Amino acid sequence: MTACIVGWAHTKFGRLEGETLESLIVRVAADALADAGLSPADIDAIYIGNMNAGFVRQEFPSSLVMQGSDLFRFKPSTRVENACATGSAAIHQGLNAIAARKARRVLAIGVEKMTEIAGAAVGDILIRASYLPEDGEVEGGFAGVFGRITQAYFQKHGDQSDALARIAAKNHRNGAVNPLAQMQKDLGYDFCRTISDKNPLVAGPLKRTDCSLVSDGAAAVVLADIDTALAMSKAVVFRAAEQVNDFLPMSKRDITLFEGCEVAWKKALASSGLTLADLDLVETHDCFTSAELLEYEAMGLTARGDGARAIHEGWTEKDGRLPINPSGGLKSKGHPIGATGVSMHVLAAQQVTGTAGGIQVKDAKLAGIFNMGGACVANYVSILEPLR
Ligand SMILES: CC(=O)CC(=O)SCCNC(=O)CCNC(=O)[C@H](O)C(C)(C)COP(=O)(O)OP(=O)(O)OC[C@H]1O[C@@H](n2cnc3c(N)ncnc32)[C@H](O)[C@@H]1OP(=O)(O)O
Repeated sequence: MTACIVGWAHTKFGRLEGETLESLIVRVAADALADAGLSPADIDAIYIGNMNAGFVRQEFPSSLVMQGSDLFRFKPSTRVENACATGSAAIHQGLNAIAARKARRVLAIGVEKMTEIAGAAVGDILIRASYLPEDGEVEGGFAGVFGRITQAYFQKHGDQSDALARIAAKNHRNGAVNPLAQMQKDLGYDFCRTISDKNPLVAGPLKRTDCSLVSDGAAAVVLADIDTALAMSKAVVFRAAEQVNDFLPMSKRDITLFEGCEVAWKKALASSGLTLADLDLVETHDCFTSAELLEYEAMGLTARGDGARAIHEGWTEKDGRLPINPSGGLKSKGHPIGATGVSMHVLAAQQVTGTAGGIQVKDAKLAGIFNMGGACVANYVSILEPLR
């Protein structure tokens, strides 16, 4: 790959009262540029990942960045959308612009403001944006879709509720020490395993603790070509950046296989000349705990049907053989749709530069990222390492 991340910024995720899309965009843009030691004038192109589709009444965010600095005026700025992989889509557009030599320095921002409307309305928007009615009516927003996927997996491989509770407990434990996380609370395995007033069933076998959060937040990265990056104080290089899209209707595929995820990982590992065992950590798309479980299998960590082994034997814990979601993941860090993919890249960049604070994985040098849109429809894998 020919591009690097040379600066980054990340707001805290959560219910951010008083913040708007504009204020979030302006803040992370300024912070990421300051982190890179650059001015808005140095930026050749801007990509803003924002799903929106009705969360707030602002569906044209591409030029909001100019509210922060007149120096952005007359720069090309484009909104990018690819469901829950919108953030990675923005980064990939930046990488493509650099690869095509249309830009040397790109600002890629991910942003979402979801908490202004009621939870049920959020679910309706997510379903409208990334699910086909021909797959049948589904109750409960995207949790309903993943409830169905989880049931299909349980029918094939037995009830894995215990593994799901352990994944939830792991990610909440990790998120408890992440100052950027929405829910900094170690909920514990017993709470996550038990159906209760505080942890009711949401859809199929999925309890509340199996679901990611509804969140506001933003993150940004400054991307640069290698020559530019070599002169900068810090640089994290893309060893791989792959995108794979699959059929939208789930009825056209075996949804328990997450084949788009599998192919994206295979392409990323092949293009980087690495194996999964070379990686020090992975930030993966745990929109639901069952998604993380299926991703263990699709990325090749375990055989098909054996994903539970990875969590039961502690492989994916922060001190395990492949720490997965040391940030707390979407589960406890939060999932402001458009910001999620960018957030994953920021946290992975922090890990490989040894600047991840309390969530730091010891001696991390190679980090993998998997960000997906829809039910494994848009699949993005990146692999990051320090440039030097
Ligand atoms: C679409 C794509 O392209 C692919 C994807 O990524 S799909 C994923 C998209 N995102 C989603 O679908 C969001 C899923 N999550 C939700 O809809 C909601 O969090 C939920 C339905 C699971 C819970 O919402 P709710 O029942 O309205 O809970 P709410 O009333 O807000 O909060 C009640 C309590 O539960 C907690 N809580 C809420 N959501 C929680 C969650 N996901 N996990 C753990 N605790 C949660 C709250 O902190 C609160 O705790 P206190 O009582 O201690 O204050």
